Amino acid sequence: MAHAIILMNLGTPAEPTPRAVRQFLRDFLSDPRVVEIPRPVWQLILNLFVLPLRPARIAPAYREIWNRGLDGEAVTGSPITFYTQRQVELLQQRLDATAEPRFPGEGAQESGGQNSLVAYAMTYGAPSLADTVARLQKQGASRFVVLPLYPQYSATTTGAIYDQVAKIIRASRNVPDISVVHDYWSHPLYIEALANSVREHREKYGAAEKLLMSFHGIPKANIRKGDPYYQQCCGTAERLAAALALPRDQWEITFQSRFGKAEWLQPYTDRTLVEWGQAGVASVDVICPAFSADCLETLEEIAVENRANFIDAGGSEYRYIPALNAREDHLAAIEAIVRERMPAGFSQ
Ligand SMILES: C=CC1=C(C)c2cc3[nH]c(cc4nc(cc5[nH]c(cc1n2)c(C)c5CCC(=O)O)C(CCC(=O)O)=C4C)c(C)c3C=C
Ligand SMILES: [Fe+2]
Ligand SMILES: [Fe+2]
Repeated sequence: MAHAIILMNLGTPAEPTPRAVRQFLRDFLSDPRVVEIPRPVWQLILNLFVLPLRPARIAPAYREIWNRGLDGEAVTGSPITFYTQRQVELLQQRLDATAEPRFPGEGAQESGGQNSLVAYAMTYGAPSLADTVARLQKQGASRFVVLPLYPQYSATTTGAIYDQVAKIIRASRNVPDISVVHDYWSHPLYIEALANSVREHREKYGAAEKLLMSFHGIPKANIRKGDPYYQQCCGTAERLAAALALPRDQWEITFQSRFGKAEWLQPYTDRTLVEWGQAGVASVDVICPAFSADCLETLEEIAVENRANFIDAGGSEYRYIPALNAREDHLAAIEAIVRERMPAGFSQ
């Protein structure tokens, strides 16, 4: 066993309770990569306002999505963890299927051949990257590919993962061989998987008047300071529209999940949907290309809250296109991205 692949996502509370949400938010929102307000000021705001108030407000939303998938799909626990675990299982199967057996006629598993180990870790909450790397090392892994499941790089997400890798490296005498995927927004198989998901959705339900591509937002100031996220989101949207041959007036890019008082990337998803409903747009399909797994921000904020924004403003048909989750074409993209990081001639 030599190579290990670690799929990473943001994380989620251990339970949909205010206590567990508080614990998760403390970990997440204390990271200086996520909130760049000077530490003493932010610690005061976090401890006086955010952590005492937000968990009670957000826990019911987590309860709504817990154990629930779209279209009656059997999901257990928090959807982001459920789908990440499915991605691990399916990637493991794909890599095992092509692992080279040690002796002719033997499967890689039976022969103890050089097949890769796939695991996942969460930036916040459990399992942590440090624990996952230590566990895989005990199992014999010496080379690691870390794939942050964020197609578009942002310092707030992928940057935070690089920090955690750096911390592991600093604490090691024999530094592990770790490769981190920076971004994959322009990978043709990722764009193809997104386009397939839109096409299949349209075959099932018909095409809406507009396709709204809603990305998780970040503060606008981060872009001015050099974060390439906005550019990569726009690039993703343009490539997806081109793959679908959509005329420019049939799609729009927006940003969701605003947090705090600062200005975030615009146009905002919620405002756009209200404006469209008021302007007489009757039907909308919404896709969230920055989310590789369905989670609170898609299943609640997009599929429930923003549906209400659009319908209450006068719209009539609103359909959310699920994240790529455990789709075969998504796993094909993930496999290709990971393989590009595995040295040629190295048996997995
Ligand atoms: C405080 C600022 C935040 C930044 C910057 C931010 C960037 C960012 N986040 C994601 C992906 C996800 N975020 C999720 C939840 C979530 N995000 C924030 C705040 C920021 N995100 C909060 C406070 C929360 C928790 C919920 C809430 O209290 O509103 C999730 C879902 C996790 C789950 O449990 O389902 C994801 C995924 C990206 C991609 C991103 C920047 C590009
Ligand atoms: Fe977020
Ligand atoms: Fe949200």
